[in-house]
Amino acid sequence: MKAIVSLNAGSSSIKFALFTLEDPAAPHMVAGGKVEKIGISPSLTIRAADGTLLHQHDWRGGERLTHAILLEELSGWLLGHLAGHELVGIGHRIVHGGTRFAEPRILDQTLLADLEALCALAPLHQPHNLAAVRAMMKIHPALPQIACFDTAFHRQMPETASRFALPRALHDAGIRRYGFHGLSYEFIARQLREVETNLADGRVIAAHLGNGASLCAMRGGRSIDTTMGFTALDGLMMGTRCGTLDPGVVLHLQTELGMGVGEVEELLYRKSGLLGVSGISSDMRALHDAESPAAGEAIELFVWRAARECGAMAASLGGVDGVVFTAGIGENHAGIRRQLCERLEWLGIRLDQQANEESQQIISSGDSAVRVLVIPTNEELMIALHTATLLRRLRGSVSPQRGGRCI
Ligand SMILES: Nc1ncnc2c1ncn2[C@@H]1O[C@H](COP(=O)(O)OP(=O)(O)O)[C@@H](O)[C@H]1O
Ligand SMILES: CC(=O)OP(=O)(O)O
Ligand SMILES: [Mg+2]
Repeated sequence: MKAIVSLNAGSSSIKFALFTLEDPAAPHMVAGGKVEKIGISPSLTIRAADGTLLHQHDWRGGERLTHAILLEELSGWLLGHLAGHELVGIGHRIVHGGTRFAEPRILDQTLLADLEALCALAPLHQPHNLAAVRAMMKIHPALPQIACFDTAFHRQMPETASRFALPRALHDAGIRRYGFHGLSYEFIARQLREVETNLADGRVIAAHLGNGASLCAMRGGRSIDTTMGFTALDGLMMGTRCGTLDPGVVLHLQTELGMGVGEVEELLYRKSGLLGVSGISSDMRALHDAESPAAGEAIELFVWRAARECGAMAASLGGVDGVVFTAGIGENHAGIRRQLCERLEWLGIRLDQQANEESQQIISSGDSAVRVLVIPTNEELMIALHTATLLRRLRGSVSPQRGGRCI
């Protein structure tokens, strides 16, 4: 049986899934898993599609283990467990596509070099994304690898939403809002078509609340605004990222406090957010369990900032018909959802408390003016769908980069 693998290197996690292609247009997941808490205490869990635990490993004292080392562990397991399947392609989440790349593309050395140039715009992601591609190219030099861009879903955003109030020449040079978590939002839009047809055509705020966090204002399943910008640093407060910040602070850090570019990058990307404010952890579960008042303050700021940005998305949409929670915090943390929805009661949101505690699919009450849903995201499936589609398009044709049949 032909099979493809999806790889999704996030800031604190590497997620992956193995799909078979009985129907080439509908990848079927057979196993998947994730290494999470990278940089804190990494742990690997792999499950079959029915939830059966296949493999589990915790790295004690593993806070220094890099994405690259963990990826090696993971791919070792994966390649050893293909169970007779013929691997015909690997799809990768590539966080930044810049102005030039939106459609899924076959990766080769030229594309890798172009994407390498965007590493400075996504330092927590792009280097790991590209390292995963290189690692796989080493093991499987002839296997097609496909780049699926996190920025692609926001490509259709109205010009006004993508423009910063900077001189025109800078916009033309690519300094604009790109938006991220696009594979996740694309999946949410697709799921809404299946589970809530009315909402799929309506005005929806999708809240991807994970270690990286953002909001997307969707109308009719398309992005019309989003909180992340030129980089994945903008918008909401995150695990280690500050989110939207007065740019004057950056100037002050450099001119008055004498910080270099590298130090400022380290501060804003890796030492701020939940970690910086709490002084304890970037992980919401750890803060939830911590007794310290600083942990409580960090959580309160996270919720307040998210509510404030929801107001901005509501204004962009001209009203809200639905809110969808997704990603690690959005899918699992009933307390954060409740606190955020309480702050959004002015929009007409009413929660069904029990449904929320149980993380049911619909968590709004019958009298709520806004439908509130929890939809577990599946970036790996979107990657698999894009990969399978591109491989089908290429089937039978000679791949210019590899000089052989793709599948
Ligand atoms: N069961 C849970 N309850 C509360 N928070 C959770 C739970 N599971 C994951 N999280 C939180 O989700 C965040 C990680 O989200 P995730 O979407 O997996 O991250 P990434 O952005 O790396 O893909 C962490 O802050 C983690 O604490
Ligand atoms: C773009 C981004 O922040 O991704 P992640 O949530 O995987 O860190
Ligand atoms: Mg993520």
